[in-house]
Amino acid sequence: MTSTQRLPIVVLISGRGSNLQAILDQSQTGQLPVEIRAVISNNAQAQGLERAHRAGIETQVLDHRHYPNRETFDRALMKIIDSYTPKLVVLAGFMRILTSEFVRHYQGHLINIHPSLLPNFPGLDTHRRVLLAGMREHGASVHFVTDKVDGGPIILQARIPVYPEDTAETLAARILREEHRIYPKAIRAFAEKKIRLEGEQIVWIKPLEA
Ligand SMILES: Nc1nc2c(c(=O)[nH]1)N[C@@H](CN(C=O)c1ccc(C(=O)N[C@@H](CCC(=O)O)C(=O)O)cc1)CN2
Ligand SMILES: NCC(=O)N[C@@H]1O[C@H](COP(=O)([O-])[O-])[C@@H](O)[C@H]1O
Repeated sequence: MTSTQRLPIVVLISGRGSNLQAILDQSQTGQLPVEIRAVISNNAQAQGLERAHRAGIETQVLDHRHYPNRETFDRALMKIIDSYTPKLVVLAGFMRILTSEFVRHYQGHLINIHPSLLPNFPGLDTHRRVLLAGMREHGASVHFVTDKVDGGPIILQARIPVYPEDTAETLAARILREEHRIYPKAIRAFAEKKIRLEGEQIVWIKPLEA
């Protein structure tokens, strides 16, 4: 597969980077037609940075604590991202809420994976909240990023049962496996132009099975 056929992407992380690893792995085997131009983290200690280094991918660290406010951090982040001219920005465990200016700049080319069956359980600490709510099922969602945090149009979801013996840790482990399956699938759909965002609506060129 030539580089001209691969979708140029930048991946934003904050921590472990297991979703980054899933994308990396499928990119390296050719299953996922993307070219990861850079991995950018707001956390210098993010384990995902080591994953990128091992794969020979350029990394950048931009610590949000070094900026007076969210707006100046996001503008600095946009400047770095745009230097790589990606066609898609992939949030993979990126733990900062992004400003309207950032979202507008990348609207339709900015996606996220969230560990719940959106629109239920937006925000943080979803596994524990799902257990506390006594839910019988849980899941993960890939969505376009909009101003409404975790409220953007949903691209793909995966569902798992919640067992009586489940803990937040066992749920997190099973959800991560599903994330690693659906995130590359959703990115591939975007790369192959099977989906696009029009306003707040997702236009499917061909339905995707989860
Ligand atoms: N404008 C948007 N920004 C972000 C979205 C989005 O849909 N719209 N998705 C999130 C990802 N996310 C959950 O999937 C999420 C990440 C972080 C937070 C949050 O409350 N962050 C705090 C800091 C938390 C920390 O540093 O540990 C904050 O930014 O103040 C909520 C949801 C990514 N951004
Ligand atoms: N609200 C954002 C959020 O909670 N994202 C979640 O953080 C984890 C990152 O794991 P990873 O760094 O190993 O990909 C993933 O479970 C992802 O869904």
